[in-house]
Amino acid sequence: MASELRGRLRAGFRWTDPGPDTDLLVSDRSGWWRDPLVLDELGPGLAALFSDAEPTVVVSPEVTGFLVGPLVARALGVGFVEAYRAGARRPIAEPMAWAAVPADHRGDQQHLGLRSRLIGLDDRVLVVDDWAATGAQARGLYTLVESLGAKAVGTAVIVDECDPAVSAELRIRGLLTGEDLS
Ligand SMILES: O=P(O)(O)OC[C@H]1O[C@H](OP(=O)(O)OP(=O)(O)O)[C@H](O)[C@@H]1O
Ligand SMILES: Nc1ncnc2[nH]cnc12
Repeated sequence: MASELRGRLRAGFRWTDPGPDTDLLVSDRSGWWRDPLVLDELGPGLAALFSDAEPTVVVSPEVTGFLVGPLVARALGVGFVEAYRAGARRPIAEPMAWAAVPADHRGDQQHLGLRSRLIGLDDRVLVVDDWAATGAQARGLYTLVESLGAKAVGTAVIVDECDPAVSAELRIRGLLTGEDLS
C-alpha cells in the first residue's frame, strides 16, 4: 500500500516554471488532491509513520495543512486543531496561544496561533503538513503546543526535504524525500 501511494504521489506532482522573473520552480501539488486514491490512502499512510507514538490530536498550519491534517486525524481516530498564520485573516475572537516561527523556506518570519482551550496538558500532539523544507513550521508548532503543557510527538509530512540532522532533531518523518521529486 505505501509503495503504491508513493508512486501516485510522485506521478501527481509537478514542478512549475512561474516565468522569467525568477529561477525558482514552484511545487504544483494539485494533482495529489485530484487523485481519489491519494485522498483515500494519504491519511492512513501518514498516520502509519507514527503508529508507535499514540497521538491524541493532530495540529496543522494553514493552509495546505488544513487539507492534509484532517485526513490523518481521521485515520488515527483523533481530533484536529487548526494553527493559523498571524495576519492571514481577520482576528479570531477567542483566547489564542501564539508562537514565533523561525524564518522558513521563503525566509519569512511568521507567528502561528491556535485556540488555547483545544490543547490540554495530557495531549500528545502530532504535527501534520504537506511539506517540510527547513523545519520552521514544525519547530514553531512544538514551541506553541509545549507552551500549553502538551507533548509534541513528531511531524508527519508528505515530502521531507530537510537536512537529515534537522529531521532527526525534530522527529520529522515523510513519505517522500526531495530527491523523489527531482
Ligand atoms: O519547513 P518549512 O521551511 O517551515 O516549510 C514548510 C512549509 O512550507 C509550505 O507552506 P507554504 O508557505 O508554501 O504555504 P501553503 O500551506 O499555502 O502551501 C508547506 O505547506 C509547509 O507549511
Ligand atoms: N510547497 C512547498 N513547501 C515547502 N517548500 C517548498 N519548496 C517547494 N515547494 C515547497
